[in-house]
Amino acid sequence: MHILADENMPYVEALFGPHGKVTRVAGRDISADMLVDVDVLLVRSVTKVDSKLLAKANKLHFVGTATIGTDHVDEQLLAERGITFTNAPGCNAYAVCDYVLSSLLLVAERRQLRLKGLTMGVIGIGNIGKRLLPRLEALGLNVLVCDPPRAEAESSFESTALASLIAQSDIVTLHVPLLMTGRHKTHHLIGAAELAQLKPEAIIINACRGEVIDNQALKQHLATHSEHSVVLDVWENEPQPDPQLMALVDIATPHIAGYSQEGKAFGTSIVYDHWAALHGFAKADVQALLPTPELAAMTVAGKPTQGLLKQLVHAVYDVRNDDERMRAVSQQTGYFDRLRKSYPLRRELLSTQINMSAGMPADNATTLARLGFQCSDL
Ligand SMILES: NC(=O)C1=CN([C@@H]2O[C@H](COP(=O)(O)OP(=O)(O)OC[C@H]3O[C@@H](n4cnc5c(N)ncnc54)[C@H](O)[C@@H]3O)[C@@H](O)[C@H]2O)C=CC1
Ligand SMILES: O=C(O)C(=O)[C@H](O)COP(=O)(O)O
Repeated sequence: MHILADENMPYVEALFGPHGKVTRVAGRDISADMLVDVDVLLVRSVTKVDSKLLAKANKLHFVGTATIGTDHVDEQLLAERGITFTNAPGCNAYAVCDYVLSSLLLVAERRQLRLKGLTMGVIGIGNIGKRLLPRLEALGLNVLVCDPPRAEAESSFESTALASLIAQSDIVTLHVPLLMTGRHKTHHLIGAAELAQLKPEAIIINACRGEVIDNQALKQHLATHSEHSVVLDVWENEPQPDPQLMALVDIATPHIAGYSQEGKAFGTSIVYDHWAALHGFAKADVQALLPTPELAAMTVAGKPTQGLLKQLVHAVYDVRNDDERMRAVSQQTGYFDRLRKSYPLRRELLSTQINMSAGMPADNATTLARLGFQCSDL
């Protein structure tokens, strides 16, 4: 069995290694010639899996992407050729929640904003969106949701219309797949018209796909609306984002919102479990693969004010470091992929246990647990 895997997927040797020969390649360099004798192809978001790539892949029976996003994969082609395909739903949902929380708390600090009582609109209530809701409520935000496909599928799900959500929200965050066509198309979901409807001083966060916001329209908008704060993890034309747009946004990161150790490990293990089930092998034990977190526990004394919550979140993950690293090297050729390849080890809030000091009200533990920490008092 020959398994070809993106070099940025951890634990492939540990999981797939016992079943065959593993070859590693940079995701953007995987080519048709490399797939001639390959049985299993394991990719991340940067490899376009299409008819050109699969032109000589006559032995290929399985393609797995260690991502939730599938916009880089021609799933219809794989089905037509009888090649089993899976993505990794939910693998990095907690990591993206941590990214959104850290960004929100950082922008609020810089702008001296009290988040409690503000309204936050979440667009896309899937693996990430649904986990984000209790976290935002723990910060005292009122939450509006927009997910028309879910509203169609579930009669009890109430979706606010996009225009109405934008007009009412102090903060808007995007968690939709990139869909180029169809009734629920998300390509340029946010364009000049939507930007014009934002509340004065609104904050907008995009950690889904760059193409969901029209980047040229955003650049033009920000040139005359510097009162808006923008957080971008994803960009049109990756790995070469527009430097002028980067200069205008408040937080800029190189598509790493999902890059926790857990997120990457689950990406590989979910794909492995799918493949293993086809062959009757046991599931992966991800917790056994993950090292002990550096910050396994923290003790908290005091009320969970916005300041304390920011301190706790940033003790585990502080987006400021990713923003600074990106801006420091953004003049260099190839910096975007280099930052992603050499990304520092990062754990999720869920990997840190909070111990409440004696006499703390139970409500405090509930707030911290809703934010995503493990809490000893619950
Ligand atoms: N920056 C990063 O590192 C990461 C980016 N992503 C991106 O975020 C996206 C969302 O991730 P998950 O929540 O895990 O995916 P998911 O597939 O679980 O959820 C997506 C949700 O968006 C909804 N949706 C689809 N079209 C919509 C529309 N037109 N308007 C509103 N809602 C719509 C779907 O009904 C679904 O509930 C992924 O597709 C991926 O592109 C995901 C993980 C990491
Ligand atoms: O899961 C997704 O979808 C993502 O966007 C990934 O976190 C992105 O990681 P790469 O596949 O680009 O390494």
